[in-house]
Formats: sequence, C-alpha cells, structure tokens
Amino acid sequence: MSTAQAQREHVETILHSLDHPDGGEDAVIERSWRRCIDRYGLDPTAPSPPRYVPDRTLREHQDQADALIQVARAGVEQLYRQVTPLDYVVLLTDARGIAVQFLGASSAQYEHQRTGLYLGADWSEEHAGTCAVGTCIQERVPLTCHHSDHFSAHHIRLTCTAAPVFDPDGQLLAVLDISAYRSPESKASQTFALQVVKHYARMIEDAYFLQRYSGYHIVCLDRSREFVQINRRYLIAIEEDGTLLAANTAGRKLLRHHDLPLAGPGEARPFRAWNIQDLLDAEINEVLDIQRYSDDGVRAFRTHRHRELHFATLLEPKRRRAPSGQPRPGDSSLAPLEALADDDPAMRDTLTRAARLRNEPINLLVVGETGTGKERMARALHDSSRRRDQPFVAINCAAMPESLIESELFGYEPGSFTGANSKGMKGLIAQADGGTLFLDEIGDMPLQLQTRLLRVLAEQEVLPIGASRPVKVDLRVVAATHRDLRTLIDAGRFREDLFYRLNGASLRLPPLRERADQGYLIRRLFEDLQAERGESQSRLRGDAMSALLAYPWPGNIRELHNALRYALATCEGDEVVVGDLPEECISSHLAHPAARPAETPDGPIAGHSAVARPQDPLHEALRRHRWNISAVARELGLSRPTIYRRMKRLGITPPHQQDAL
Ligand SMILES: Nc1ncnc2c1ncn2[C@@H]1O[C@H](COP(=O)(O)OP(=O)(O)OP(=O)(O)O)[C@@H](O)[C@H]1O
Repeated sequence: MSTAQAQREHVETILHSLDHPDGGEDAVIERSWRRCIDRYGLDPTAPSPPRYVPDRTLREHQDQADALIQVARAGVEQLYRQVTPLDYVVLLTDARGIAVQFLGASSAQYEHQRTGLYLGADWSEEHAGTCAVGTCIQERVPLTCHHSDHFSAHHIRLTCTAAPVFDPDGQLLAVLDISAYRSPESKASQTFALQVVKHYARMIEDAYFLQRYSGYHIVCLDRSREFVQINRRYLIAIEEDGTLLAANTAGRKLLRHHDLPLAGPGEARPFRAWNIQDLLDAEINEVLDIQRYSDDGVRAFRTHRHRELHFATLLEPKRRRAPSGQPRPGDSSLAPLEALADDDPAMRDTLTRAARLRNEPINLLVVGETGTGKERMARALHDSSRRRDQPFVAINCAAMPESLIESELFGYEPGSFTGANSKGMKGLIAQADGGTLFLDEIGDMPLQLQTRLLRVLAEQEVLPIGASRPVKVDLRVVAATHRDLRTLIDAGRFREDLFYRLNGASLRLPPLRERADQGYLIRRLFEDLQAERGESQSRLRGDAMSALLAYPWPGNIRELHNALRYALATCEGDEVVVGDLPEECISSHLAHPAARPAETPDGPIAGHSAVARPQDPLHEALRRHRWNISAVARELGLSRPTIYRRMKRLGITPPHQQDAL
C-alpha cells in the first residue's frame, strides 16, 4: 500500500471510530483522538513537522529536570544498550513532553531530527496529537502508540512505547519512551517493549525516591522473602517515630489497598496523618530494629487490615545534608560549598548541583539578586575544585572604568599605548591561568569586550594589546549577574553566543528573605566578623538573635552583614544585645515584625539619622516607659549611660527638660 493510501485509510479509521466508539482495548487511543479533534482542534491530514523548543528553553527544561536526569542517566543508558540492537531510540521527556534526554544512533541523526525523535522536541499531545509520550502524559498510564494509533497521518510508520515516572508525591515527573521507525505490523509485537519500558521507568522512579528520601528510614516490603532484598517492591519513607512521609507508586497502591489513602494528586488526606503501625502489625522498634533482630536483615509482618504477610527490610538514613555530588565519604574538599548554607531547600539544591559541577570542564553562571552571595559561591566552587591551589581572579565588570577594562583583562605589550607601563602588563585573564576567573556583573561588560572575551573562551587563548601572538590559557570561568541576561540579549546589549559559552550550567541563589537558614547565616557572619576584628569573646545575646530573625530582611545578605558589623562596633563589653542593633531592627523587634521601615533597595542600611522622629524605637520606648531611663535600658539590654548617649546623638530631650530649654 502506498503511503498516501495508508494515510487516507488512517484518517477514515479515525473518523469512523469517533462516530462508533467501541471502548475496546484501545479506549485510551480513542479518547486521545477525541481530545485531538475536540480539545486541540488538530487535523490528522495536516503536515505535522516536529516542533522543537529553542535551545535556551530546552536548557531551562533540562535545568528543572536536572535532579531526575542525573538519577535516570544510568537507567536510560542501560535501556538504550538493550534496545539499540532492535533499532529503537530512547527519549526521556519532562512532564510537559519536552525531550530532555535522548539516545540514538548518531549515524541516523538527520532522520531523528526530521521525525522529532531528538533532544528538545515537544511531544505533548496538544502539539503532536496522539503519540506515546503525549498520551501517556494525559492518561498517566504506560502505553504503546503503534503505527496508525498515532493521530497524525505523518507519524503512522512509528512505533512508540512510553511509561510515566512519578515523583514521591504521585505527581508526574517524566516520561520514558522508546521508539522505532520500522516494526512488524501487529501491535502485539510491542508487548515486550512495553514491559521493558515499564520496568526501567519503575527503576528510575525508585532510584529518585531513594535519593530524595535518603535522609530517612525507608521500609522496603515484598510478598516474597527471597526477593525483598533485591526487588524492594514497596518503598515507604518514615520518620523516626514511624510517621509516613512518602511511598513509591507501588507503595501508595499498597497503602490504599489497606485503607490508608495517601495525599496524592486530588487526595485530601495528608501523608503525615498515618504511621507505619497503621499498616503493619508491629511496634515501631521492631521495624527500626529489623537488622538487629534477624539474621538476614528480613522480618515478616502481617498487615492489620487484610492480615497479609509481608517481608520487610530497612534502609538506614544517610547523612541528611550531604550534597549528592559528594564523591566519597569524608571528602573534606566540599567543605567550602557545604559552609554556604544550612537547611534551606533551594540552597541545598543549588549546592548539590555545584558539588556535581565543581570539576566539570564547563563554565558556570551564578544568578541571584544583588548581595545574595554570588562571589562567595564562585570562591567556594574554586576552593572545592581541583583548581583550588591555582589563582582565583575576581573582576567586577561594572566597577572597572570602560577605558581600563581591556588592558586590565587582556594585558599589553611594552609601549603598546601612551601611558602604558614600559614593562608591559600581564592581564587578569592570563593571571587566572590554571585557576578560576570570576567575572562579576557580566551583564555590564561592554559589547566590544564581549566579542574579545568570547574569543578567549572559544580558543582558550588571550591576545594582549599590541601583541602579535596569542598566549594559551587554561581557564574555568564563573560569571555572575543580578540582571536578566535574556532581556539584555533581546535588547541587543549582550551577545547570545557569549551567554551560551558562559552558561554551561547555571546556579541560582535565593534572596535572603526566602532563606530558611537565616539563623545559620547570622551565626556564620557573626563569627566571620569576629575573626576579621581579631576577637572571639563577643556573643550574640538571645534577644538580639530573635530581633535579627524577626526582621523582614530583603534579598541582600550584605545588609545583614552590615547590621552585625554595626552592632559589634557599637556594643559595650563583649555582648551584642538587641539595643546594639541598627534602629530599624530594634523598631521591628519592639513593634510588629511586619512594621518595616521604607526599604532602600541597594543602598546601605537606612535609619542612622541623627534626628529622632517620634516613631524612632528609642523615642517610642522612652514614651512607653514614661521616660524612665532604667526601664528602657533594661528592655533594650543597654546601660543607662548608653541610653543617654543615644538620646543625645538623636537629639531626644525628655519633656520635663524641654521646658527648661
Ligand atoms: N553563604 C554565605 N555565608 C556567609 N556570608 C555570606 C554568604 N553569602 C554571602 N555572604 C556575605 O554577604 C555579602 C555579599 O556576598 P557577595 O559579595 O558574595 O554577594 P554578591 O551576590 O556577589 O553581591 P553583588 O551582587 O553585589 O556582586 C558578603 O559580605 C559575603 O561575605
């Protein structure tokens, strides 16, 4: 049959089946065809060239799926090795159907790209019509979309089999797909493909689950004693007291079967409402001590509800906060990165990525608001990397006068321009040879220098001003910006090709106001300042700490740093108390935490004005205590002379003295 004839027949089949739905075994496909017509308004006869997202969008999708891609890598490669002799390619898409990982024979790259079986292709049903990935996303089930199951007549030579990968909350995370251009006519020929893809999707899902809950006890259950150690069918993560935290897909089914419905999409009951003892007829100690009380690390328990026999093993928690890029236990080289944060989830994700990337031969872009610690991150990356004994050279592209940037960066030969040093100068880029070049505020680099920098990065060599021969350099570049480089690119102020060179991967730093580990940062900054002042006696009293924690910090860690520096400089003795903090922190402490003075976005901390306003905290406290200086001193933790000094500085005169003036 000719292709045109096959396509015509295909369209007729679709239209006929929509008029006479039989709800048979291909009900999933029929539902999808109906969506294509009714919901997306697609036409099966219309040409449907593959749709690719732009490179930068692909990179965003890959960044978002990074944790999964890393975990899935070994599984995807293993699957590819199994199916490549049968001429399949392997795709991993995110939950929106964008292919974020692809493995296929490079000799057929043109065909892959033409068909859309390639990185960056959009296989959502809305765009591609009925297809394995898109329909799997809609239906949330493994399926094969074979030949004319595809909605578009242009896809009918393909056979594609996909299975969903769910995250521990039951949300769709990704879709794993294998596809081939040639296959037997019968759909039954793909039964084995379906089993294989389901198997690998489950392996990836479980690996992701184990990694995400590696800081907790994980109970592994199976109906067979022999298999529980190797199969680990049901995985349930629990707290020390048995509270249920999460379960893999099979585990969630098991719990539902025992009338313990868990919060998944659309389910109301929160996970933490249950305890492992609601499922198993066992004391929590018996579960946590499985290893101790059995020879082979396996114990049998019955379920409460159906008295079913299950065999259990237990995975012990690993250290909770270690970035997963940690190569071997006890590796102290990660300490500089580890020190940047405590238990803030966004920072932990960034640090995990940073740990993984620290020795990769790619350039990194650190993004975040002003003062969120971008330079600190660049330094920590350097100190954690194999380049740590080589130079770290930091350049602020915004602070350097434009006329100097070129010579500072690239250096110059003796006598190459008027005013130049007669001995010539080694540029900063060459000084960073072997180490890390940190380019801060890269968005402010003039366009003409961007072109030269691009050449340095592409060729790994630098041409000093006035020199005829370039000098080889071995660089790892970490660039940072608080600007949206994409907007600058669109405005023609930043070179897109340079952006891609610099953005081998990006690391995002959250603003201070969103960080959950503010207490940790305060303690660290306080210690740093003490070290800077060469002292170690001072301590931060509880009320000062509470005031700092309650203060609604904006995005900038530098403001917090300045507040502590001010407090250490003005405190009496070796204790910083709430009254030593800048006025606005005291004010916020005394009033409601939300009553925040007007912000000065990038400037220094406001509020050190020499003239007291009636709403100034000291003024307020004095009025509240009816000008009883001892009471105010007690509340602010300051001595009476300090209160008097501050009153003088702020020009505050008690009412009873005003008459005397
Ligand atoms: N994780 C951290 N732990 C302790 N101090 C930090 C941390 N991150 C930043 N700081 C401190 O906050 C201040 C600002 O940090 P840094 O200069 O690295 O920020 P930045 O984002 O590069 O700033 P800018 O946008 O102005 O260039 C510095 O005083 C730094 O020491």
